Amino acid sequence: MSEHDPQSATKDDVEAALRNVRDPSLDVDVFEAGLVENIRLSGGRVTIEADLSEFRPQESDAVMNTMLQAVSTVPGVEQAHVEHAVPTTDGRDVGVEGIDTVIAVASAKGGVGKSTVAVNLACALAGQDDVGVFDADIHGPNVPSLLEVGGPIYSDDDGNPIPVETNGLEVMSVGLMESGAPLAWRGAMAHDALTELFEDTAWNDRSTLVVDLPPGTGDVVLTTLQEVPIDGVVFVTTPFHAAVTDTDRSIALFEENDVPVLGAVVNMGTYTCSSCGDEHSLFPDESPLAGIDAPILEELPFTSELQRTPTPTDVPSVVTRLAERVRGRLDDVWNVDIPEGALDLRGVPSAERHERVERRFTSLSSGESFVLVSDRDPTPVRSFLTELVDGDDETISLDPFTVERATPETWVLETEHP
Ligand SMILES: Nc1ncnc2c1ncn2[C@@H]1O[C@H](COP(=O)(O)OP(=O)(O)OP(=O)(O)O)[C@@H](O)[C@H]1O
Repeated sequence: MSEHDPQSATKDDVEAALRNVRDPSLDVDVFEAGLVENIRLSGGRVTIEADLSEFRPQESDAVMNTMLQAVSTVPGVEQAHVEHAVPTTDGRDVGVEGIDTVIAVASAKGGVGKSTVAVNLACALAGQDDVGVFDADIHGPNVPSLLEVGGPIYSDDDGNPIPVETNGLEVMSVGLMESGAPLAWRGAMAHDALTELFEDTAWNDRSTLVVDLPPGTGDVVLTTLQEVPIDGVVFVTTPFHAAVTDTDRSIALFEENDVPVLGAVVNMGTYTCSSCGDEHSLFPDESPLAGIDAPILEELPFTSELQRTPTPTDVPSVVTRLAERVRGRLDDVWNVDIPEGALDLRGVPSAERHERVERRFTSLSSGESFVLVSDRDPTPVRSFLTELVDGDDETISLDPFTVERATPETWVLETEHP
C-alpha cells in the first residue's frame, strides 16, 4: 500500500500505470518510446502530454485509449485526458529552398493514378533519402487518405505549419489544414493559400520533396511551376489515346516553363488474371504510347498491391524500380561531365567573370581549345573574345563556336583560340 492519501493519485502512480502501455510499433513502453512528455495532476484530474504524431490516426487513437484506460484504474483518478504535445520544431527548414531535390508528379487528366504514383514513389525514395510529400492538389487532396494520415497540423513558434510524420515520411496537404475547405478554394484564393503553404511549411531536414500536383494545366499547376524550383516532373497517364494526347500537351507546358520532364509512368494498362495468371491489356491493342514525347519510366499494372497504403519498407517492387529510374533520370538531367581543363564559371560573381575569361583565353596559343562552363547562357561572351584577339574591329570570326545547354542550369561553350 502506498504511503500517500489513498484518495489522491500521485504522478508516480500514474506513471506506473502508463508503463503497462506499449508502443505498438516498437514493443517498448510508452515512456521508453518517448511518447509521453509530461504528466500533470490537479486534484483527481490527470493530463497526459503525449506526442503521437508518428502514428496513423487509428493507431494514435488506440494508443490514446489504452493510456486513458490504464490511468483510469489508478485509485483517486476521476478524469483523464491526453493532450497532444507539439512536435519539436528545432532545426526545421521553412519552405522548399533548403530541400535538395523537388520532384513533381503531374497528369493531364484526373483519376489516372497520379496521387497513387506520388505516394508510392515518395515511399520508395524514402528507403534512401529523407522524403517529404507535398499535396498541392488543392481541389482534391487525396494524399492524407492514401497514406492514412490525419491532422491536426501544429505550428512552430513563428506560426509555420509543421508537416505530419508517418513512418519517417513527412506529409503536408491542404487537406490537413483546419481551415481547409479545398473544394471551395478558387482562383486567387487557391493561389495564395498554396503559395503560402509552400513558403511556410517547416520541413525537418528533408533532402527530397515529392509534390502531387492537381491534374491538368490550371492556375495552381502554373503557379507551382513558376514559384517552386522543380528539378523534374514525372507524368502519369493511362495508355488511352485521349490521355496520351493530353499528356503530350501538358509536357509541352512544363518544357516551356523550363521544368525538366523526367518521363512518364503508364498506369493501369494491364492486369494479371488471378485464376489463369495471364496478363491482359485493359486498353485497345493499338497502343498510342509510342507517341509520348518523354521516356517511359515504368508501366504499372492494375493491381491491388497499388491500392494498399505504402510505407518506406513496403512498396511494390515495380515502384522500387520506378524510383531507381527517376533517380537515374535526375542524374542524366542535372549532372554534367565537365571537360578537363574547362573554365568553370558556375557560382562565380559577375564582376569576376570577364577577368577570368580574359586570363584563360589570352593564355592560349593559336588553335588551342577554350571550353567554358557557365550557369547562364554564355553566348554574349563571343564578342568579348573576339575583341580580345582583334581589338574592336571584329574582323576575326571564332570558328568553331558552339554553346550547348548541358543541363537546365549549365551551359558549355566550346571554341578555339584563332
Ligand atoms: N495501378 C493501379 N492499380 C490499381 N488501382 C489503382 C492503380 N492506380 C490507381 N489506382 C486506384 O485508382 C483510383 C484513383 O487513383 P488516384 O487517386 O491516385 O488518381 P489521381 O489521378 O490522383 O486522381 P485525382 O485526379 O482525383 O487526383 C484510386 O482508387 C487508386 O487506388
